[in-house]
Amino acid sequence: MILELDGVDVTFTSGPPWRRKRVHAMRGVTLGIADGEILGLVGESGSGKTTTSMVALGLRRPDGGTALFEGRPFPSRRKELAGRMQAVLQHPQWSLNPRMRVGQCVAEPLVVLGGTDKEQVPERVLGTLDQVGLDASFARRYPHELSGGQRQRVSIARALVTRPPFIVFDEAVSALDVSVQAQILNLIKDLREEFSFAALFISHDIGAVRYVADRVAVMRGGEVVETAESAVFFGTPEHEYSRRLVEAL
Ligand SMILES: Nc1ncnc2c1ncn2[C@@H]1O[C@H](COP(=O)(O)OP(=O)(O)OP(=O)(O)O)[C@@H](O)[C@H]1O
Repeated sequence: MILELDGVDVTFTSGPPWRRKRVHAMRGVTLGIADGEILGLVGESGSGKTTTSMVALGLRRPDGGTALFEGRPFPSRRKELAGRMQAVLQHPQWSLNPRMRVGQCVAEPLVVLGGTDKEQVPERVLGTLDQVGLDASFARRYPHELSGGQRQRVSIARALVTRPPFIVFDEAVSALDVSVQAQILNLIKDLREEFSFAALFISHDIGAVRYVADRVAVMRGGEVVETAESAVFFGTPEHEYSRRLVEAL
């Protein structure tokens, strides 16, 4: 297992001090992702998907339960995870520095990680751009000079460049046009074949999840209400709520 969440609770408090509100964003969430597996996580807005991704990335410590990455608790210094996990977010501009050329954006995680010969970095960057369907000329361009789909390809290249065994895709295709969504989903599938990374693929779009995920987990009100192999889930979902999701598809 690359990621194991066991009974994870996360609680947020919000509102002014005289009207504090506690929100249980995750309640007893138990999920596992095997090496090379894509787990799709679906659920309506506010069901706890993004909080789950934060825990999976080690950006938020559970208030209860345990979270293990590669069989070990998350290190207190996230830097120790450098190169081992990456995230692709809904809006590529969240992870792409507008003042950096595409080549630098993609090179950055590799440089931070260290261990790659300086002379080899450009070759690795161009190779990774090629793997996401962008030719070498893109390396010199700035993120704002690209289309939404191209920008998302750059984010994927940046996520992939250190060859991480685990990638979180959080609503990675949600902001794209439908035709571009299909291209990016195909790209994710192809890259997984090639590099066999494991992934947590979060989307409120159950059609997208059906297309890429090996297994599906459904969240509702901070809880996982069903987990099943995709083939089983999309054939005969067990939970009433899941059934409604699949019927809506
Ligand atoms: N930093 C925070 N402070 C207070 N409450 C929060 C915080 N982050 C999330 N929440 C609350 O936790 C619950 C779960 O939120 P989360 O963002 O994980 O859901 P989600 O399924 O990702 O929703 P969406 O698809 O809209 O992003 C929501 O009720 C949300 O309002």
